[in-house]
Amino acid sequence: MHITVIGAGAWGSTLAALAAENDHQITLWSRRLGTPLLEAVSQADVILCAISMQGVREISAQLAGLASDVIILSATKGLDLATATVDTLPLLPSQLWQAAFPDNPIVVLSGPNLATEIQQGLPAATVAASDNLAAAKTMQSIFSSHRFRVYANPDRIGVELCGALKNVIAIAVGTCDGLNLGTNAKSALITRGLAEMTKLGSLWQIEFSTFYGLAGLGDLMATCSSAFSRNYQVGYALGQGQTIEQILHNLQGTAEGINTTAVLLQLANQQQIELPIAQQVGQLLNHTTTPQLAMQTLMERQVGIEHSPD
Ligand SMILES: NC(=O)C1=CN([C@@H]2O[C@H](COP(=O)(O)OP(=O)(O)OC[C@H]3O[C@@H](n4cnc5c(N)ncnc54)[C@H](OP(=O)(O)O)[C@@H]3O)[C@@H](O)[C@H]2O)C=CC1
Ligand SMILES: O=C(CO)COP(=O)(O)O
Repeated sequence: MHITVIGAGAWGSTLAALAAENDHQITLWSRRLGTPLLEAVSQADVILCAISMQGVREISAQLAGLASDVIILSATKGLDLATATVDTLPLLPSQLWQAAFPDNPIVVLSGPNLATEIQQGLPAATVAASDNLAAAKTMQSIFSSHRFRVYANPDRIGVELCGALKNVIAIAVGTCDGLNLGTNAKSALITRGLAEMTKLGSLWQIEFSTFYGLAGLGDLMATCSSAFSRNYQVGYALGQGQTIEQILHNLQGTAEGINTTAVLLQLANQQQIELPIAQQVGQLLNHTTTPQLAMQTLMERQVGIEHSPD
């Protein structure tokens, strides 16, 4: 098949290499390369978008006239700030694609997939999620190999939401590690982070099982435990006392959790819900707390019942 990969960053290049290993034809497009976007997609059977969240709306609007059988595969992990209004939930990247191309099959690729490890040839598994199961299975066959195992899943929105939310928790966990607070604290934060993710998921009416799958718990574990994760790196450096400006100056690549935190704070405000971890991460990023105080605030919240919805 002919696959046009939009975005030649860490993830786009890695996915392009996986498909090329399976003998698919690849066109890699990046805004830096100068090829017109419409020319790059003219032969595509599949358009794989692996750019940062901030570019998805603009790029999807630039594409036009796609045949309705072209499969759009979204690999971005984020939420759209512009669409978080009082009455609507923020849109996910695949929903921006669906709005631009209502007749095309849309698939989301998400899972514990640190690009650096996959580039090193290490094994990984992921999820191709779509309400169009045939399209998800096509993605399975394009990307699966002895070192990359792709599961199909019908819960596109749930899988995609997990990928966006875990980045915020990874910033918090990185901060905890940067402060050297130990394994017990880290485990508690990951577990309560998963609870916060599922609480948010109820707004989208996401099945619990998705949160305990590869795109949920799996990706949360990967992102919260690897120094390759940019979101973890941001948190770790905050915990070590750096400012967000210093961190972003040195960071290689995109840490989507920063933007996603801003979306979640807006959502918490609109929906009048408490998101203890995201709110502390937001304050850290906005310079209104310190790492030590953020962790202390989480520890000193009123004690409650473990599986209560609050
Ligand atoms: N790296 C990883 O391990 C994984 C990343 N992801 C997700 O994939 C997405 C991309 O991440 P990653 O590749 O690592 O990030 P990088 O920072 O390495 O690359 C980002 C890419 O997005 C492009 N881009 C950013 N803004 C725009 C825009 N407005 N218009 C067009 N292109 C734009 C960049 O283009 P340019 O180079 O011109 O700036 C670049 O190609 C993120 O949502 C991330 O969460 C998902 C799974 C794994
Ligand atoms: O999504 C990822 C791993 O699955 C990559 O995480 P980072 O964006 O934090 O590097």
